[in-house]
Amino acid sequence: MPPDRDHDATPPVVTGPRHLHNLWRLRRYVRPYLGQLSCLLLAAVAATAAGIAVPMVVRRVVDGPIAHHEPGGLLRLGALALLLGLAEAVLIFVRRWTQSSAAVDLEATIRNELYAHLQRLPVSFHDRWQSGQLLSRITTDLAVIRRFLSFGLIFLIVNVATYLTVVGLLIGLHPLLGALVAAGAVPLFLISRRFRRSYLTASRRLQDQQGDLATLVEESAQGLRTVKAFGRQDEMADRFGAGARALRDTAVGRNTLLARTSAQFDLVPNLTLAAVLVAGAVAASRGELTIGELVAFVSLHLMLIWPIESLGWIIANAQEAATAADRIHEVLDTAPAIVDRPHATALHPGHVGGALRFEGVTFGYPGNPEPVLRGVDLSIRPGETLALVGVTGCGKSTLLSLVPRLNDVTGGRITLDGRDLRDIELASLRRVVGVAFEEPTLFSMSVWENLTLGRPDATEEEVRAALAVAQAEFVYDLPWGLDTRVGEQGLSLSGGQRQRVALARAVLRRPRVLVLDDPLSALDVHTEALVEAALARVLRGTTALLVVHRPSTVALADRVALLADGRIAAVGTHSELLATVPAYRAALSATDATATALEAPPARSGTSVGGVGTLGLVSR
Ligand SMILES: Nc1ncnc2c1ncn2[C@@H]1O[C@H](COP(=O)(O)OP(=O)(O)OP(=O)(O)O)[C@@H](O)[C@H]1O
Repeated sequence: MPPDRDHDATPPVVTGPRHLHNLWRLRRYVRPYLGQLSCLLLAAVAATAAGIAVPMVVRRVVDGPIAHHEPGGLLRLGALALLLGLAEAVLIFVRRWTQSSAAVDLEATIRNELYAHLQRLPVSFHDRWQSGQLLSRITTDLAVIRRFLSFGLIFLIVNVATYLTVVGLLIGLHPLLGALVAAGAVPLFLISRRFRRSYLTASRRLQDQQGDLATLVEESAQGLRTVKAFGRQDEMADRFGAGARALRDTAVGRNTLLARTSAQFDLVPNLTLAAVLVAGAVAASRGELTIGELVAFVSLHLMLIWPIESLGWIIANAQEAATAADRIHEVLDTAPAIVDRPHATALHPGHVGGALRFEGVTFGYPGNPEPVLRGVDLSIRPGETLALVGVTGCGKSTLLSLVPRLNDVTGGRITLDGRDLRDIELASLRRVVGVAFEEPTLFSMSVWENLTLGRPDATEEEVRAALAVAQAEFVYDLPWGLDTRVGEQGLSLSGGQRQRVALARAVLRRPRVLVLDDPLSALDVHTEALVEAALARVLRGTTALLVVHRPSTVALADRVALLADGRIAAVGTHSELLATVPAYRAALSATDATATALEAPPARSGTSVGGVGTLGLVSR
């Protein structure tokens, strides 16, 4: 549970215009909504203009009908003020209505693209990144960006336009007093500059800590059984408490910063208002301003208070959005490492012979100086079943992962019917390679959906046959049969049941090449024998590469390869290697039980199930 793994992947906080670069890059998502956004901006600006016009009407009312006692003029101007008020209300409605649909659509578009990109990224990326960090990016960060595009950015533009218009009108009414109000921009600029820097650091920390906490919750939910079994609830609660406290402290610090700065922002227009009231009264008494102009001046000045007060919130929102854009681009900028080569062509399942060849294959995990595989040479004939044996951690699963290109070789090559796997279109390669892992992943969907993941068009008969091969007919006895929803990660099933469903899923694809990573390890010996017998019958002619630990299973393969020190140390039949390669014996006889099993023929080897003995795989 390394809490800081993600931080290795995140660059340090950048301030200044470069920091806004990633936010600016999001403009390509905004483009389709430019019409809507322009309409929304126009409505916002027009509503503000209508609001600004009201004090100017008031000025005319005071200096005209009121000063000259003309009730007729009062009615006309009153009606105009009413119209302006109505127009403002309608425009605000249009703005809100447009902004909600555009922003939500835009958020959905970015979210879909981010998700699709995550799917394209290689397994090694997901090994490195905490899932909570990805989760917080795809949920919280995108919501922050939506808020900015629909509120922050619009108000930033509207408020700046309001500020400039009002200050221009104030200067027009009384240049000196107007200049006094305009001078308030200097402290505002200084306060906002300082605020931007400190808020940025706090908001990045907060967003990262949210990701860390999400990871912690996800890990403890997934590992709940282990946590409970080891009685570590208190320790986990302490870890969560520490993370939550750190998050709270950062949030409080960030909010205090915002509150302090907002108070400073508030102070500026209120101080200038006090100065304007005093100086305005003096100017009016000297006849430099009419009463109507003074009323208009003060009313207009009051209109500046909200744009200035909201400045703190808008800057905060922009900083959070910029941070969110950074975090999102950290993912989007990661290029999918496993992609089609420029001239890759598709495989047609009907034309695949199934000759699989490893030629001088080397592989090392990113960031690991020592390669796991150091020149693997291995050839599997079409339709042959080859078992891979080796001590734990020697790289068997790693080697298997190279066949469906979950990882790519770092040296050498793997060929299928003589074609480098990298010259085959990835999607078509994965259609002909069936995979079942030792730790099967089932999704929180129905059994049927899990089974047909790779074959959505499978018929009921095909599903039934695949379930029979994997001895997984138990699914028909689940409360709702194949419609039963398995819990998250399939945890409502036993380990052996999950393995069998995953095997049925792999078989259902009718793969030309089958890669099985010890997929029967959780089965009892009897069920394993039944599965192997059925597998042998159904998959005759399929090239199979199996990682196996049980000697009984090894004996069923056509040939066996011993993986040691990152190379294939020996290849041959089980009995040949047993007789001539001590390392093979050692790899298999890790336990006394294994040794016993080796000496005596496996009890079930003579078992004939449905007319097909477990030796069916050998005899092919
Ligand atoms: N995602 C990964 N990132 C970095 N190193 C890894 C990763 N997966 C495996 N390794 C390392 O690669 C080596 C080979 O692991 P692998 O899982 O292939 O072994 P294995 O032979 O299948 O083991 P076992 O029999 O226990 O399943 C190990 O040293 C392991 O620590």
